[in-house]
Amino acid sequence: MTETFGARLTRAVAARGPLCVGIDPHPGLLRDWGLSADVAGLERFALTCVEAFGGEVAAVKPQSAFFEAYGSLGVAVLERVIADLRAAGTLVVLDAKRGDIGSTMEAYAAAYLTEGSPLAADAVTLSPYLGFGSLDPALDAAARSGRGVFVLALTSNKEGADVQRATDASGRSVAQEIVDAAADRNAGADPLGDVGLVIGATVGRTDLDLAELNGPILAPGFGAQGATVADLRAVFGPSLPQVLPTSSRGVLRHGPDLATLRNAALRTRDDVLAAVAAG
Ligand SMILES: O=C(O)c1cc(=O)[nH]c(=O)n1[C@@H]1O[C@H](COP(=O)(O)O)[C@@H](O)[C@H]1O
Repeated sequence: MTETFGARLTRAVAARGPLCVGIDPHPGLLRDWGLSADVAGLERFALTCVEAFGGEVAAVKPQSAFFEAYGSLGVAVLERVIADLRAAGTLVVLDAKRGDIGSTMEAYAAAYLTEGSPLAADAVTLSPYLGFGSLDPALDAAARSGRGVFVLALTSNKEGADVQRATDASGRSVAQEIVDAAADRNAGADPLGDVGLVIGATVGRTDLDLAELNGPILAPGFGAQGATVADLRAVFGPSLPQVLPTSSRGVLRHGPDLATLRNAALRTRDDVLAAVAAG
């Protein structure tokens, strides 16, 4: 039987610590690394990241937008990044934030969550704002193939709160509805379900009840957006062991030297480990 994503992630974090490093090839970062802001620069940047982080950290999150910006050649680089990281034994969370009507979600599921697709990662980020149920085809495909999803709940940007913290007549927030829907999907999974959430490390008090989630929490906003290890403890409290903080620019700015880049990732990982241990 295929090992579940929840089990694979738990194993990866136990072996390599709780950190996901983002590959976000901003044109400005390419220039800082002495590279041209074109497909050749993108490829050099991305493959340096693969070499620095592959087999070193639990997970890596390529941001699809920065590859799509270069058209089909950029997407080809993304395909190679996914394949090489997976071959190195590092989990790939593809950041694509997809969300659409169910029949179209089938096609996204075929692209990102189905064995044999050139863009199939270990997990993909999804947006639930066409209704959590519209994501079912992706959640089902993930479960079938030992993959996972991370569904946006409380995002790290300040504009997210208007929508995500809005409440219904009973006082339950939109974000809590998403938490509860993910918890239903994860019920009974051991050690952890495959339906993760995205909750920014920058959000302050979440006002969320995460006790029944039984799934991983991807926490962006750590590093360049200002969140610190102290924020991780304050925001997530007892749920901290389920949290996978993710940092892109905070690590990437240490390139292009391979050893310096890798060490920046490992230092960040060690800081998070210390926070979890102290929690
Ligand atoms: O899903 C995400 O990863 C995500 C959700 C969120 O709430 N906030 C957020 O910043 N992200 C992504 O996480 C990355 C953050 O990058 P840095 O700010 O450079 O660490 C970007 O790729 C964002 O698109």
